[in-house]
Amino acid sequence: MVLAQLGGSISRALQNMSNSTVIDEAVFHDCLNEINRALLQADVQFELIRNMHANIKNIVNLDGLAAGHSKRKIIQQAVFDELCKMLDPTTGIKSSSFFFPKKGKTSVVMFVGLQGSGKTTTCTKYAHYYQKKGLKPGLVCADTFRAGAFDQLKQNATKAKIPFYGSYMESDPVKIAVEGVERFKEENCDLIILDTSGRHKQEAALFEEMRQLSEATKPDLVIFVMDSSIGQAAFGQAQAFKQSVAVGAVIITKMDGHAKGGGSLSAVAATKSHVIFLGTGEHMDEFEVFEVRPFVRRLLGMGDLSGLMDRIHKAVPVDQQAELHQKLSEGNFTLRIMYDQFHSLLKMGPINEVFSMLPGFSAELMPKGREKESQMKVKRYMTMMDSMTNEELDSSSPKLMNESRMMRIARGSGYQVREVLEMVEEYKRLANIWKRFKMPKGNMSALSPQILKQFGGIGGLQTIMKNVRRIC
Ligand SMILES: Nc1nc2c(ncn2[C@@H]2O[C@H](COP(=O)(O)OP(=O)(O)OP(=O)(O)O)[C@@H](O)[C@H]2O)c(=O)[nH]1
Repeated sequence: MVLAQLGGSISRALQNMSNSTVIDEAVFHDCLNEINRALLQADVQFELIRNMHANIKNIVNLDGLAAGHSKRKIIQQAVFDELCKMLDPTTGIKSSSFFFPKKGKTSVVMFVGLQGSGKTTTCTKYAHYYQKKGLKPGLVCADTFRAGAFDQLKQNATKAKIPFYGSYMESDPVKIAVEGVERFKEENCDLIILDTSGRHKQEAALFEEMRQLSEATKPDLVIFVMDSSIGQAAFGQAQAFKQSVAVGAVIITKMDGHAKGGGSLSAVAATKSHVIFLGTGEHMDEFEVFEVRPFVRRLLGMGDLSGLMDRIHKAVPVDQQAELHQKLSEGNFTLRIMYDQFHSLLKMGPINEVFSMLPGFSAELMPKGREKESQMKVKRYMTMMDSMTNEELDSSSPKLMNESRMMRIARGSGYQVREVLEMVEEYKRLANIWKRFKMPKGNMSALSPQILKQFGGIGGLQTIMKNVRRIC
């Protein structure tokens, strides 16, 4: 993920401060300077960094702190809050005042942005997201500027089974937009999405066209789509769009890329609007709801346990959770449990994203480009386990896995004996770890404080995950 390096640098700065025996003005000053440098390197606008620095200094008054106050915690909290504020200029405004499409009420949402920012792709992702929530969307292509935009949107819409409106012949985007909105209103669509041409801030005529489109269709929401790799130029561009149309929300795309990303995230301040989604790939489902606090927690390696729990609950069926818990409470970590765990892990989504939700892990620790390799390894182990007998899968005695059994598994799965041996060694290592952490009986509200304590707190959990990470 972009920004992983930024998150890593900020958490290191905070960690270095925490490691000092005394936190005085000099240590605090060094920590803030380190954070400033990290933000600058990530392309965050200088003025925003200066404001953030001043705000943190105002909040943290080391001299005025009574004895007993934890200076570390106060500084960490101030950095966290200011990062959230920087990434969400609407912090403090009630979310109930934001626009959300609703079922049974027709809304028009217009997408604007620079050429190639990912508008067309994002329109379909947005429509698909709400379609899954039970709304009836309709897509209108009001991009008459780029040849191919019509076909691209039509193709995406057809794939997602979303009604589509556009024209090869008509060159007036305002006419197409008005007709499309009318058509979908007649068809009782809940969410009418307008895709517009990409434009650059220097293109006055295209900006005028965008204003006319907005006036003619009166959208309930204008979404500004921004490419995360745009860097420092993002601020000026975002400002130009905000001055021309009433931008109400932002979607940042290509967060899966290698760009620094700080420029686009901080440019959100120029729109005075909040980020609602992140695009994390070219495919329809590579689209995440953006929530600033969990995002910053993940960025700083503080974890996002609620997000992780959501994924676990989605991936492991509720009826299987109780059985798994029962087995773990008896200290029986079998190969079948390992198989089921791998199966759930693969269903949870990209491994690096799952790790970034764990406290102490930042996306930086799972380097980009290794996820596929990790996933392949897990799949390889699962294929080998598919060639095992029930007796082998359900035994918690590693001694059962003798040479002749391993040779049979290798033949059956098409892998080498040494690869089967590697998988069995991995199992033994995991079984040893799990033996140390017998789960309490009763309700399996995973990672409750009680369970966390059994893991040896956050530190213990990190050790386990580090070991799991070695497999991945
Ligand atoms: N990796 C990645 N690629 C994306 C993402 N969103 C869009 N793209 C790709 O970015 C390229 C441009 O996307 P489009 O949707 O055509 O962009 P556009 O803003 O509609 O382009 P114009 O119509 O020319 O303004 C395409 O190749 C998309 O597949 C994303 O989140 N991640």
